[in-house]
Amino acid sequence: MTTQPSSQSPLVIKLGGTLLESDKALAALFTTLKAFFDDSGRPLLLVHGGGVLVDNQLKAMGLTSTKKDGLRVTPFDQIPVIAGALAGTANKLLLAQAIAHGINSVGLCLADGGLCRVSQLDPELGAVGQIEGGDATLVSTLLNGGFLPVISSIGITFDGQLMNVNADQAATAIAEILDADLVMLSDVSGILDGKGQRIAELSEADAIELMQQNIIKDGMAVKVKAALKATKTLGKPVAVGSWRYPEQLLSLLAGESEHGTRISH
Ligand SMILES: Nc1ncnc2c1ncn2[C@@H]1O[C@H](COP(=O)(O)OP(=O)(O)O)[C@@H](O)[C@H]1O
Ligand SMILES: CC(=O)N[C@@H](CCC(=O)OP(=O)(O)O)C(=O)O
Repeated sequence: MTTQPSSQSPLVIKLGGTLLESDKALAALFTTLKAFFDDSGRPLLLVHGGGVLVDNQLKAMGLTSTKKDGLRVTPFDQIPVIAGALAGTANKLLLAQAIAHGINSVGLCLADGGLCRVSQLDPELGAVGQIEGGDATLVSTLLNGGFLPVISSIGITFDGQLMNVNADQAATAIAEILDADLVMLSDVSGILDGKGQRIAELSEADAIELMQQNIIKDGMAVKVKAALKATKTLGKPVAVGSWRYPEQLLSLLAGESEHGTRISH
């Protein structure tokens, strides 16, 4: 792990899906991340979801939850529980993995150091936030110090309201704030076409068509829309792949195209 400022652009890795439910998958992923971190010397950040942990926690409390266009409707009285699952349990499970694999990391949420400015997205969704820009100072300082920031998608508005932000939108916004490369790891091998085959390269026009045909839908449509926006701001593709196959991860992280889906505009 380097403690010198790196001349390489940072890499944001978004972690989501059912990963957080599997200690085995987490251990395999962090073994790979540690090797990548040490070998590449690249400044790395993890941005994570944990929707599955939120589902489990709400269910255990006898609460129900719905999604609208892939985003969780978040009643204001549920945000303490949701923040607990995402900024608490999910964030600290990942920090624990990082520590167990010898990676010096810092757990954050979107509000720490003013990283992301968040406002309410849509009154119908309740305490759901959208990111309107931010400040890279704290995270850049951590990266220059050789730390791995592990960032949950809980934000706080300027007047102090906790907000639930979709983690794909959080990851793309953070990549934009840092001018970083972005790899989004999910449960699937990539974005799939109407026959269930992995799409290696996805253009904006194809993405729009597949969303209109409801072949890219739900959480994947949220991911693709966020990624398309980021490809334009960043001027480089965004990769979507799986955390399931650590042996494929190194090539995905290195920007090679044999695995996952590369989204470009
Ligand atoms: N065309 C598609 N290709 C792959 N996955 C899709 C597609 N359309 C919908 N999905 C669904 O989107 C899910 C990934 O989105 P989501 O659950 O939000 O992921 P994450 O939790 O990793 O952000 C997949 O597990 C799959 O069920
Ligand atoms: C507003 C909104 O939808 N927030 C998400 C945040 C977590 C998330 O995005 O988790 P994954 O990346 O694991 O799907 C939610 O509550 O599920």
